[in-house]
Amino acid sequence: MARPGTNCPGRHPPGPCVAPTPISPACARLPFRGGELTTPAPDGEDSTTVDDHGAPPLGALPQHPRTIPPKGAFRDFLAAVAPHRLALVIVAVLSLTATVFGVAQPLMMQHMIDATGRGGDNPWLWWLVGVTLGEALLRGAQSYMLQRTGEGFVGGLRRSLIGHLLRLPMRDYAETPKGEWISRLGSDTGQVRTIVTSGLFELVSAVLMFGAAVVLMLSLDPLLFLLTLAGVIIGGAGVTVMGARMRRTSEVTQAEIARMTAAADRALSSIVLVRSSAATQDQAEHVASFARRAEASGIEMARIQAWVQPIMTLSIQGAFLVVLAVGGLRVAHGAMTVGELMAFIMYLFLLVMPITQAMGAYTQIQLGLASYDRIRRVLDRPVERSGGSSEAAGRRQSGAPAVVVEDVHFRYGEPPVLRGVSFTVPTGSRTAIVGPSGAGKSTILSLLEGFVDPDEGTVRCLGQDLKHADLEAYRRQVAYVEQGAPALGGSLAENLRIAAPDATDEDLHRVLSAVGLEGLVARQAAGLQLELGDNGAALSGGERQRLAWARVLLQDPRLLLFDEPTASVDATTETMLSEALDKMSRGRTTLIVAHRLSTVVTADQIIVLDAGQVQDVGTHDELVDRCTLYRDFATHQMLV
Ligand SMILES: Nc1ncnc2c1ncn2[C@@H]1O[C@H](COP(=O)(O)OP(=O)(O)OP(=O)(O)O)[C@@H](O)[C@H]1O
Repeated sequence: MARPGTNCPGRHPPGPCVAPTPISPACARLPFRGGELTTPAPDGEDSTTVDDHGAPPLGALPQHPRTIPPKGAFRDFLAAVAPHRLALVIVAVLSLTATVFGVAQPLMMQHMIDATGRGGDNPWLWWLVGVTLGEALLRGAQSYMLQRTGEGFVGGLRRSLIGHLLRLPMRDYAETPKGEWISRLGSDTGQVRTIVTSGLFELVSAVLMFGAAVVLMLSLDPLLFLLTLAGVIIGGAGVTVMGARMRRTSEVTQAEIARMTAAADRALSSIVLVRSSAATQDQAEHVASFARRAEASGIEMARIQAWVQPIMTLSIQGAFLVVLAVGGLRVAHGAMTVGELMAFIMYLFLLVMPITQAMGAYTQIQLGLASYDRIRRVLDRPVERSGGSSEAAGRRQSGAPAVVVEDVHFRYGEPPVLRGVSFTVPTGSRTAIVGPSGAGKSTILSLLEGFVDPDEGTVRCLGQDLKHADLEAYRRQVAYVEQGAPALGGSLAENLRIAAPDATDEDLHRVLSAVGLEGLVARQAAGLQLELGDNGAALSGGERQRLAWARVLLQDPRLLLFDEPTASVDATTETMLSEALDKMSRGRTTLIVAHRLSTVVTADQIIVLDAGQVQDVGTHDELVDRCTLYRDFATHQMLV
């Protein structure tokens, strides 16, 4: 994997093999680095990128999420929920019936009061009890159906998203901060869920409720209705003005919270770098600065709400008092009955409630649609190709090379990383690639794994052109041990079975002992269930590396790709691993990228790569004789 600033153009004189020159500090930084995240530094600042071995780079903070959905998002959303339309129709029927029951209650109340005044039988009381109960039950059923549908819809969305996120081309992971992908899966899907579970239906039922209340109030007493309307308009205008400010402030609060979370995530995931750089206080301040801004805009929100509350209360109370006073007079003059007045007052509250409900629902829908749009943009991204030809190696001519790289050119950006690289790896041989840092060695392994495609030229492995190969099937025959040998969070057994799900406990013990890790299992009560922590943090670098080797032993691959396989082990372990490698590579094709030449001096061939070009190919002895760059390496490592 890449190290910082090692692709400086013009760093080496062109031409044949020459000694490595020091790294230029002015080297350009590129936005994509294999398997690691880098984001452009803010203007005027230098960005930092470090390999998997060391501390990860502290990425720039993601932009705060848009809260306004683009045009067409609602249409797309409706198309996506279409498979759930039967459930939604049932919910709509339940909701409509519950609303009818709801708006019927004041009318029944009116009849009940008037009938009580007249004396005699009063069946309206029972009607009222029945309708109130009925509404409660219908609302319960509606809520259950809605939650169920929401969960079903979002569950499906999450499943597609997970499948998609894990199949994106490798470059995509480097271009976008991981937190971004994760927030699509977490907060965005949650936000989308609220469109289904509350937003849409609250809006619809608020509109229905409002419309019904208006019609019934008008039919009960048009004069009182006009007075009420005046109060509602005054209150509504105030709330609308304040609502716009609330929305803007809420966006700011959300943005600050998102920045705070991203900054905390960035600092926590680079905690070793932060602590060792004595930057804890700075980072804490940095995260706290977003928290302070979120707090300030939260307080601003409280200030606005402090205005909204009295406006709402005054307009509702005012309308209520006016209705009570004018209504009382009209009752006294016989223009309306007491029951009608009571019913009218109940409708007054039914009229106001939906206004606030609709405003909240509208905001929820907007936020949900913006989230849905972000999810859709991930789902629209092409994934790494699957399928293709899975030509079995059996179809290859016997004796054909396992790997043929022909005139490959590749670039992440500028400058190109590989320039006309060609080499072959005979089947069953052990080949090493050596060269200065940044020469393009790990990039070659990425090409051989099919993580990236060459811009020009061809890469044929195990008899297939990787551009057209079924990568999943191909990778089952290839073991790749990354630089730094990262481990998966989880147990030791899970880490081993990732490549061989059917391996028995005996198999696991066998490979662990082959790489000298049996002591680790024996020492721990948890045995194979030993938890390795985040990224295998509970293991030393050397143990992680040996674990990666144990995984390879389980996998039984035909092609072995190693990137710096002994970078973090001591001399004794290196000797032990070399023996294991000898056993492992017997009958298999092995390609090793190494800085430590002691690992590769016995290789059948060594490819010397410099500045993206093959400088020479030969055995250790041949290269010591004729390649200046290789001889310098060997001399520095006291191998000549
Ligand atoms: N994902 C990436 N995005 C952009 N540039 C990259 C990326 N990965 C590697 N590079 C650049 O490509 C060049 C070759 O990197 P590569 O990791 O292949 O070198 P290497 O020879 O393996 O180096 P090392 O020995 O330090 O691991 C480097 O200049 C590096 O900065």
